[in-house]
Amino acid sequence: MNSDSADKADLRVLARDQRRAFVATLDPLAHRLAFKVLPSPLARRLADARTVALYMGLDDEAPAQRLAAPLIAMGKRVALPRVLDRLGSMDFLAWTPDAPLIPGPFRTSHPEPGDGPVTPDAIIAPLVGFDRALNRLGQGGGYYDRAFARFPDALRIGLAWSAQELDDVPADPWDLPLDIILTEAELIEGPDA
Ligand SMILES: Nc1nc2c(c(=O)[nH]1)N(C=O)[C@@H](CNc1ccc(C(=O)N[C@@H](CCC(=O)O)C(=O)O)cc1)CN2
Ligand SMILES: Nc1ncnc2c1ncn2[C@@H]1O[C@H](COP(=O)(O)OP(=O)(O)OP(=O)(O)O)[C@@H](O)[C@H]1O
Repeated sequence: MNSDSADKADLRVLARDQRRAFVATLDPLAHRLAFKVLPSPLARRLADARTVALYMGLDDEAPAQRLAAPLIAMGKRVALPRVLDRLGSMDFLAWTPDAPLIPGPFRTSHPEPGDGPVTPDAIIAPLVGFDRALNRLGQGGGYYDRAFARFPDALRIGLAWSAQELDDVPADPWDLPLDIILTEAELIEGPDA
């Protein structure tokens, strides 16, 4: 346990509450249209990416799977994470929206292994909370921290509802900040954009 892990646990409760309240009161049409289009500044940042990892949104998470269609239309290969164990390991498998998904741990689902794991050039990550400095608060399993460490050249993109913003997310030594955060309302980019 790290010194601020209690802070992180409290912040997860807060951010999940804010997310639940926001999604519950969101206009159904606004929900249906959110995250279906790739904003052009983000499309530009993805120009050189061949493989982009998405995730299947669970519950109130921002539905990243909706970006599969615009990404494929741009000629990208889309991938989804496969949880390999309950200790924090995952890899990425290529996927198209018409391909079946296999149930995995933690209610996740992943594609059939096909030709095996792929290397993502950009990772679109789920998050519980974020701050303006592009710090990411995840579920606490360290899955994405490890994936970011394993693929250090991959562009790190967080997807969230705007209500998941927190004043300050404490960063542990292993936490790598995001490069970009996309919400239903705005695109937040780091200093070296
Ligand atoms: N949609 C989605 N896919 C994802 C993640 C995610 O956050 N969202 N992950 C991000 O890392 C990885 C899977 N890790 C996860 C870790 C914990 C829980 C979760 O719901 N944990 C519950 C306890 C579940 C249990 O112990 O059985 C919890 O924290 O309340 C979900 C996914 C990879 N795939
Ligand atoms: N690169 C890494 N290698 C090994 N362990 C790591 C690495 N990064 C993080 N961890 C471990 O993962 C655990 C969870 O970290 P943290 O609370 O930051 O998770 P998170 O980013 O919120 O979760 P997730 O990425 O699953 O959504 C920590 O106990 C940490 O020791």
